[in-house]
Amino acid sequence: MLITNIKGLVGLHPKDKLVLRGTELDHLPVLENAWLLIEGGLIKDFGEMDSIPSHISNLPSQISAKGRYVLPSWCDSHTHIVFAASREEEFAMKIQGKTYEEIAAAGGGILNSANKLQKATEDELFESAAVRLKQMILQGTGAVEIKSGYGLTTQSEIKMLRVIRRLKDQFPIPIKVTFLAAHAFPAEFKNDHQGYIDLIINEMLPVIAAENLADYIDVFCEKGFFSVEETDQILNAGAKYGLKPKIHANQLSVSGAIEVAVKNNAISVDHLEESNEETIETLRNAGTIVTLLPSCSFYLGIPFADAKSFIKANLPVALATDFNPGSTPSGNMNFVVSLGCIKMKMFPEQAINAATLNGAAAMEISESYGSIAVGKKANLFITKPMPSIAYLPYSFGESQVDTVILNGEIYHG
Ligand SMILES: N=CN[C@@H](CCC(=O)O)C(=O)O
Ligand SMILES: [Zn+2]
Repeated sequence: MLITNIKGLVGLHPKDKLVLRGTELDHLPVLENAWLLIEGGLIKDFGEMDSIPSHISNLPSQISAKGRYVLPSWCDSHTHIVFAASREEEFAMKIQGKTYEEIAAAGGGILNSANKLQKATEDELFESAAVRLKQMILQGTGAVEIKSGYGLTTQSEIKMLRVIRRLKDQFPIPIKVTFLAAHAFPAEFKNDHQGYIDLIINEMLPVIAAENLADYIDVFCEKGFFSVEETDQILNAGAKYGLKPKIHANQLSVSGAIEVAVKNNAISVDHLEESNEETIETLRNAGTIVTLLPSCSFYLGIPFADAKSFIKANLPVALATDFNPGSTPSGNMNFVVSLGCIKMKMFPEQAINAATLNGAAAMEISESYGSIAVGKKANLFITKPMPSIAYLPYSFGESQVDTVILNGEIYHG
């Protein structure tokens, strides 16, 4: 496949650039008036139209992208897209002013989703998650991480992970899997935290390892959920099976989650709506990626993470959706990128880098995804005609994604 007359070929980072820290995020390399050649699902070559070699310009299978940009697919490194039912009954409670914690305490929240998921079949869960994933791909997402965490029993956590495995087998994009049984304490363990942690460690983890069902381990380390000590215990146990941590940290309070995550060599710390100087100091010399989820802040009405301070401190910032039925019922990365700019004051270049190469880095796939470089996977999208690249986040709420290409082939859904 040859794409010609591209107004701007975006995200041309060198192939060995695997993550962007601090001011590196400011630079989004773009080649104007370009062509791009794809072969065998990989990016084969690119260049300027003015100097396109004749043996390439004569190739039969061509798409003209006149007036349009080509970007690497969004890499959404934090989602919970396997769930049994939406939770719009909590929507009115939110509008009345109830907080996330109050809704959870009233029987809503994660336990509400767990109740519903426990009753759903694997097929039902697969069907509904597949519809969500297809929609996300059509909005430009070309790599995704998916968490368990609405099972909260051995049987249902494994059921969720098997659903994710089926998605992995049937969709043409890379999917990373995160085990999140430590999402909330089931009601029957409300006063026996260690009992549930023992279940995770002694019963769930061995099955997950034996069936190779997960890449990462996650804990919702937060007041009212899992304490720092409980998190440490679970991460240690996960490490014995080779599961690296990706942590829900500092969503509702500064909790010590960052410190325990860094201590356990977390790949990423996610959320950070609440942070302080210490948070930044702890992260400064760690390799941990800071994954921010602005559509969660938007939906819950909680503070937006301080992206600018993280970037100023030379940290690698990624953007992801957090698609889930409770705090973020949306998997639209275009909206995330807009919010990154509008609410977190990231420049379009920073937000696009954070949603592509750094998202890929937060899933440890940035050697093959997240930028346009010879030899990388041809997962990308062609925009509608746009006056500039900044128009993409500027025109919030409207998808500029026109044609999705995965492994070098047009994806129709
Ligand atoms: N905070 C924990 N987990 C999800 C919300 C889960 C839910 O409310 O169902 C999040 O990332 O926001
Ligand atoms: Zn989440």
